[in-house]
Amino acid sequence: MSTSEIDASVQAELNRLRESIDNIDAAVVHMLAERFKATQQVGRLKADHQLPPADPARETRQITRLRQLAQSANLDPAFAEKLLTFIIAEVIRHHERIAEEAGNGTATTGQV
Ligand SMILES: O=C(O)C(=O)C[C@]1(C(=O)O)C=C[C@@H](O)C=C1
Repeated sequence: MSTSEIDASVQAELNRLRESIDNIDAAVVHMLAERFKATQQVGRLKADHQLPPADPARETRQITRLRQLAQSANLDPAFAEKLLTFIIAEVIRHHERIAEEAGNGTATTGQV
């Protein structure tokens, strides 16, 4: 069935839902941009004070909290954890780059 064959009321419902999805996607982009603005500042703070880019204990707390939030929001906790882990991995890459540019590339966990 081509798009032109879809019943007008179905098409209207699809358009309405897609508008909502587009708004949510825009909000996600803006929220992520704000999060990365904050983490860039954390990266500079850490580089300035020779702190390691990653903080595994903090990540464990974040994952526990996000999984609980996901559960109460009827979102798959495994998906929430995967998403957070993906975002944090990117943040750690940014932190490492900032540390390198500051001339103090450090080990990811700070462990020796
Ligand atoms: O809280 C920090 O120390 C951060 O660097 C931020 C952040 C995050 O993106 O939430 C990133 C890396 C750390 O391993 C933990 C958390």
